Amino acid sequence: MMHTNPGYQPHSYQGLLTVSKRMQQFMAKVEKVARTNASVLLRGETGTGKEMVARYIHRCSPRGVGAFSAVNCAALSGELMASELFGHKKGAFTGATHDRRGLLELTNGGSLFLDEIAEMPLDIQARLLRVLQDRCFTPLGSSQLMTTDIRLISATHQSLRKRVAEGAFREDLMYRVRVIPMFLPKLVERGEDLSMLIWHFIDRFNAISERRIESIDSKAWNALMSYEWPGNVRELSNVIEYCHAIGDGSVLLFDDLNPDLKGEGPADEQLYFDDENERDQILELLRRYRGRKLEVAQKLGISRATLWRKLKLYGID
Ligand SMILES: Nc1ncnc2c1ncn2[C@@H]1O[C@H](COP(=O)(O)OP(=O)(O)OP(=O)(O)O)[C@@H](O)[C@H]1O
Repeated sequence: MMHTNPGYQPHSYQGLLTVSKRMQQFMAKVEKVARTNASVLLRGETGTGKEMVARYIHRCSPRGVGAFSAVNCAALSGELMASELFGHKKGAFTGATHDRRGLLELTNGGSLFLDEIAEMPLDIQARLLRVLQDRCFTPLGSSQLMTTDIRLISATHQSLRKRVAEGAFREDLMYRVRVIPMFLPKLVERGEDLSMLIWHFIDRFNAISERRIESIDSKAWNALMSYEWPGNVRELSNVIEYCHAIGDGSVLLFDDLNPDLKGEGPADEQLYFDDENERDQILELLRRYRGRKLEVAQKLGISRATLWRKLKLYGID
């Protein structure tokens, strides 16, 4: 049996598509919360759309005309993150050759999105707490007290309470950032969203390539339907892009699917790390861990900051 596009008419929340009741209820709550000024903490697995929701909250809020800035706390070293958020004076640290305005200043009147907030270093947590309590901060290397009015939207895939118990997250900050906690359901918990998004991404890749997929054979369909989707919507988009590129003709076949979907994921072979294939190894691990840099760094036995530098070095986005 072949599966064809039943012609879904999804709701679109500025590009966040869904046909699921549960998601529509979630988004109704999001719209309500957006009208307030409260700090929101978005919980959800990687690729569930936390950043999209954060942008949507901003756009629907009274601050929607103001700036929206996003910082990934897992991707920056402590010093870079501090300088990104608070700004710095020329000479504040080695490499600070110019004054730089921080996002707290640039986002004044807007919303600041802190992704992977559970990974924020403790010293920056202390500074952020002050911003949330007193609305003021001092740029690195400066003695000038600045004020700012930002709305905080944060996201995490791990429990902040657990991070507090581990001594890695300040309890006082936890209460400030998760005034309104919101849990984004996993892709597999969104009913027909999986099928709808499969066709959505097929249409998208049909539109930009020579190949036009019009149907999916039942073996491939069953594999798509029974997979867990740990990387959620991002992984789905990648998988469809992969099969679109790898196969031919108007039918998506089981053979076109990538190894994860076919249940033949790569063996956990011993890793060795040398300069020549370093870039390829990093790319492969990013794919295997679905972009979770912390796990990639752990696998390679290097720090997150080192991994970040290597990504920059090799031009990996
Ligand atoms: N419901 C949706 N409809 C269409 N595209 C979506 C939807 N949800 C997510 N996406 C797409 O999937 C990708 C991942 O979304 P996003 O970056 O918002 O996820 P995230 O939860 O913030 O991920 P991470 O935790 O890894 O940072 C993006 O390219 C986004 O456009």
